Amino acid sequence: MSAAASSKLLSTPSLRKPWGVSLPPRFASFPALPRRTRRRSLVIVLSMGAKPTVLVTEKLGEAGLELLRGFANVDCSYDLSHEELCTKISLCDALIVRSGTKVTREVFESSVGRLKVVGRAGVGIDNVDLAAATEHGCLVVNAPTANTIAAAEHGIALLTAMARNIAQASASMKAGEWKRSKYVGVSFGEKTLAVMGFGKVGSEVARRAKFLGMKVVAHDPYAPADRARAMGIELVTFDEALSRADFISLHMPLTPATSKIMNDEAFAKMKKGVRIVNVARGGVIDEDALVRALDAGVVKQAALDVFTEEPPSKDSKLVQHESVTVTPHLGASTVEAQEGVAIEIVEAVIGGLKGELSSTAVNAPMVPAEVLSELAPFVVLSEMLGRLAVQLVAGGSGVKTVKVTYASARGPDDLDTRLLRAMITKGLIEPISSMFVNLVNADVAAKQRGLHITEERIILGGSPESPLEFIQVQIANVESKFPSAMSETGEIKVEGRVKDGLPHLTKVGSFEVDVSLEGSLILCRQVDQPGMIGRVGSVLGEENVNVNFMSVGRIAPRKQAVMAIGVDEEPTKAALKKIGEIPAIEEFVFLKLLKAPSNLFRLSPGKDAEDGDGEFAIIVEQVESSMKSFGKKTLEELKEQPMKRGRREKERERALLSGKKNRVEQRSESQSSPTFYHFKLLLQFIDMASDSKVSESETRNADGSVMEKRVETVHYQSTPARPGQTERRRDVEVVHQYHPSEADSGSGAGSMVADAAASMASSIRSTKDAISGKANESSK
Ligand SMILES: NC(=O)C1=CN([C@@H]2O[C@H](COP(=O)(O)OP(=O)(O)OC[C@H]3O[C@@H](n4cnc5c(N)ncnc54)[C@H](O)[C@@H]3O)[C@@H](O)[C@H]2O)C=CC1
Ligand SMILES: O=C(O)C(=O)COP(=O)(O)O
Repeated sequence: MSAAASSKLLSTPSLRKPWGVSLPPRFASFPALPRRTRRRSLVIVLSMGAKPTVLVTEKLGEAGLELLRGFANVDCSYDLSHEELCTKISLCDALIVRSGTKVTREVFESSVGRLKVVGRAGVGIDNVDLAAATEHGCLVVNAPTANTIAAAEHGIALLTAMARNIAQASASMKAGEWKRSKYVGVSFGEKTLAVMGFGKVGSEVARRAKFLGMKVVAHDPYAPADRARAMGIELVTFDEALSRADFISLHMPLTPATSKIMNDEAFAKMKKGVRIVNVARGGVIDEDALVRALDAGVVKQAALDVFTEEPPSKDSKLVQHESVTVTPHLGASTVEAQEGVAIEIVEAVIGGLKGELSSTAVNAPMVPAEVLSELAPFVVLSEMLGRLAVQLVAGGSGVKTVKVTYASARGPDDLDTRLLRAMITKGLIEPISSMFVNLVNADVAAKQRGLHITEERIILGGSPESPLEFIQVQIANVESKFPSAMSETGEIKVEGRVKDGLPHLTKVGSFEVDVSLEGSLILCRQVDQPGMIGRVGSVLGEENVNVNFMSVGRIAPRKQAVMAIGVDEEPTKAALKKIGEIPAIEEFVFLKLLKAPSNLFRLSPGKDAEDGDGEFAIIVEQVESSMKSFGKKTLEELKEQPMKRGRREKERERALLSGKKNRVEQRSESQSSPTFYHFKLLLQFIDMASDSKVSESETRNADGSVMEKRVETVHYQSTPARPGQTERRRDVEVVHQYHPSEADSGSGAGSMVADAAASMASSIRSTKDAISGKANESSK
């Protein structure tokens, strides 16, 4: 197996850039979040060996296409009909469009869940049905900045061309005429320009118009007055802008509120002889009303780059009007802007496919990298709590009223709960439905299922080192399979905290417990008495089920107690029955958490689109260069290399060991230079890969067909934060899991289950061999 091919399978959330945190490029494939490396699980997510497919339906700059080809199979199919687009889309993971492609609800429906990202290579997203995208969990990103200058320059070009009749005079001269008096223009000096929409393009137009000697006013209900003031531009009302302007330039987006905002009524408020430029969207003008205003002389001239229908009909009165200058939507069409837009959109689409949160996401919250990095363990905790809570409901489907409480010592504005709420929603919905929930569609998914989630903040005293102290999820108006999970007030209640970087369940009903949320969980209620741990433990031991954590929460000695047992493997039904039959156990429940905690931003249920190429190469390169720089011949020698630690590393290590880290340290860690710390992570990875074992298992339906297939790696992880210490841990993770709903979704995923699982198992094995082989080779 080639290095490149094997590398695709090394796509672990912890080994690539999780949460969009930026690492130095050399370490792009190393963990950004190994703060608590001890017991941190490494999850390998299958990429099914395939590159994602990206459909590009309109001309895109070559530099962007080149970048895209390095990551995906790129299908450039221009001039597709709507039907052709709907047919093709079911084979595509992402779609890149400009303004000419209508991405309608039908397109999302036709994609049958495969389309994960729509990239709009430009600003206006009025051609994308955002509501449909959101409902389908499809991320929409745009390229909001790269064509600003081009659009502003085109606005100014139209303004000046219009004022001096350039287009008309040029056409006349080419027709053999020489008419100097017919094309007398107007000057800008002392004239007032009203910029409608004082955003990126509008303000650049305003800046340029001032240099032309114009007085500039602007109307924008949402623009900050101080920004306008700083530019010496007066912000005025809509009516005032219309009544004062000699020239009007339109720069607002097309939305239901701005549709046909320039209508008969608006034209009636304008000065007679006003001149209008539109490089925004045709739809902001009522085009019939404009023709009337032109014919009546209210509007003296218009210069239009955009039209309600594009292209407009050949006999459009507006296009043919002698006083109108037209261009075919050329605002963004400069060489520079198109290269910039292409790169901007391709980067956003690749990020989206990798599951990173893009800063240009249109239908998902933008969360700064350092906030994401800090919230990451709470994001996992949130999903786990949602999963636990819903599995405690008897029947499961009647969940309607959920209350989430976030307790924090930080100020109320210092916590973005959208991510956490989305993950709790995911945890609540996914175990009991075939829906796939992500950050994009979480709120919509909750609404569709009639799930009402309320959020409450508790502000605690004390030091706000951590963003959150605990998260509590309560489900009201339901019964529980495990009645002890009910609070005094009659809701199912689970509470969790992050300890040592890992999610812990700390309360069930009114019982305090403390169990790390890894693997799965058995909750038992019994009368507190000696020997209970041993009895349950031995049933599990006989079944070869590894207990990873255990805690007992009791009201008082020898009274009621709840025992929480974390298990790596799922016990058989017989083992669970045996536990239930232990006389002192009064109630118990088995809760499945095994599905690897998902990357919230992963946009697809079953697979992660991955860069892949390069991760393996980077690891090998790191091994090679480290050997060289330390003058070592073998991997073993390299591992023994005593590391000199600087003050920063020592501090970081201390923080790691004490489990304490402040935000500044966490931030600096994610941006830190290649040091001792990274090197140790590299060694840790090699250890993990070379010790890992792979096992496959499957669950079958009654008819013998595969219902669920899993591949698990068991690996040993040393503790790089404690040099010289040999303690090793065993971690088990399900690395891939199919749900029956996917298998019979008809999308072809089901038929790939067996192949995918087998290919991953063999790839992990060969990757392991390849790493040690390559490292040893390089030492020769
Ligand atoms: N002709 C072309 O090739 C291009 C056209 N455009 C169009 O220009 C528009 C503006 O682009 P940017 O400046 O980059 O966007 P932007 O988002 O930076 O600015 C739009 C501004 O319009 C304001 N606005 C919203 N509703 C308004 C209303 N009712 N009245 C007045 N202002 C309102 C917003 O507050 C915002 O400040 C885009 O939406 C797009 O449709 C953009 C680039 C190229
Ligand atoms: O960015 C915008 O909003 C534009 O209107 C540019 O459109 P285009 O990409 O040139 O079709």
